[in-house]
Amino acid sequence: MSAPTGETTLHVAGPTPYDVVIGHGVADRLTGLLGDGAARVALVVPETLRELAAPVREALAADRRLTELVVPDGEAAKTVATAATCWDALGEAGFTRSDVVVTFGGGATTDLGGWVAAGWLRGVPVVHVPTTLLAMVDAAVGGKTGVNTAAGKNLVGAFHEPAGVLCDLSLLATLPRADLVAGLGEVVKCGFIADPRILELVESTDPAALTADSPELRELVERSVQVKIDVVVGDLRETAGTAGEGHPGREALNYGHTMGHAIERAERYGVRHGEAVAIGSVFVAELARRAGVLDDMTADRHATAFGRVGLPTGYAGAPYDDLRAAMAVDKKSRGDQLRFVVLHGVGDPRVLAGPSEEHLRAAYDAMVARA
Ligand SMILES: NC(=O)c1ccc[n+]([C@@H]2O[C@H](COP(=O)([O-])OP(=O)(O)OC[C@H]3O[C@@H](n4cnc5c(N)ncnc54)[C@H](O)[C@@H]3O)[C@@H](O)[C@H]2O)c1
Ligand SMILES: O=C(O)C(=O)C[C@@H](O)[C@H](O)[C@H](O)COP(=O)(O)O
Ligand SMILES: [Zn+2]
Repeated sequence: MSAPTGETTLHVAGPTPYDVVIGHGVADRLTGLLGDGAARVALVVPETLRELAAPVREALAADRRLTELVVPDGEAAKTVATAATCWDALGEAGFTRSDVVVTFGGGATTDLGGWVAAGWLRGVPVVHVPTTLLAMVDAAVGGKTGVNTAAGKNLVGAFHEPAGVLCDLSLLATLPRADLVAGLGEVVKCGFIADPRILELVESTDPAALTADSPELRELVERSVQVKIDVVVGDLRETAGTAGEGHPGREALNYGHTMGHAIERAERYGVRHGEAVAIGSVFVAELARRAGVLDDMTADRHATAFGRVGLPTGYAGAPYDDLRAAMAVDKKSRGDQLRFVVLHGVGDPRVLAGPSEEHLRAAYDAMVARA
């Protein structure tokens, strides 16, 4: 970790190691990450962020042939059709394996751009420049990429680790408050699954003080990225999770996502991912309480911590049966059995396989009552 100034480099070990650089102005480091062999670079950027990306575009175009892949804003970009359009453009540009994809945007952009890079020529390097809090602390790190299908969230994709991640905190200055707050959903999640200090910080800091230039936000970013790194390094391809005893491996990062993704789909992605994760985490804490594995105080702490930063903790928009059906296609499911990440305590994530319908319904009812 570091003082609030200067830059912090967190290393991600593994078969394709890379660094996550955190600080102010670190996007300037981008060209240094591209390698000498890259004659071409493709910049994946949503239309709405083109102006913000101007310095990055200029730097990339100075020494390389730049193809700009302008994609729809937010979740609308995460489609097979958008990816196909990007691949057509890479084909026209004659993009080779020594060339590099750069993403500039929130988690939707890094997910899409990462998958475009994973698919092109079966894998070309990608460097992420996340511009939202959520993408900095979560989406840009760890190599999960993908898009949505009609059946649900992130159902098509690949694991493709980036060659580097530049978290330039200055970029957060223009991020709408609601999107910054949504990013705190994944931050608080990291607190519950692995780092109690994150919860203490969130509980003791005035949420209004969590701004782009605040040392408190920076500490939350660094701690959350470290949680993500520690988990993915231990289980890069999400294969370690079992039911019952033991750590669920990478599935721990999916805490709150089973219900969260179902809500996103039911709302046609009109709810922010981080908001849905907050609701889903409160839901699954209730489920764990009902299942007898989580104490009351820790279960209740969920609504308090997520609510404190301004995140929703309840939801009453879709009937139980719709959400139950959407949860069935979650990647953690095995056959007809739902599997949830639950806590047995703060920092103690486990798998709960095949919870009773009675407990699921009761947790759903509590979620509706909280809305
Ligand atoms: N791959 C992973 O491990 C992973 C992890 C977490 C989330 N995700 C995915 O990330 C997505 C959510 O990411 P998100 O919350 O960043 O949403 P997002 O990418 O939709 O961005 C949210 C909004 O913020 C705007 N924006 C982005 N940066 C800005 C800036 N600096 N200034 C002004 N506006 C800015 C965008 O234009 C967009 O409208 C979801 O699709 C989720 O599934 C992936
Ligand atoms: O990196 C992971 O692993 C995660 O689960 C992080 C999540 O926050 C993220 O939303 C991820 O995209 C969810 O993955 P999915 O496999 O459930 O679609
Ligand atoms: Zn998430």
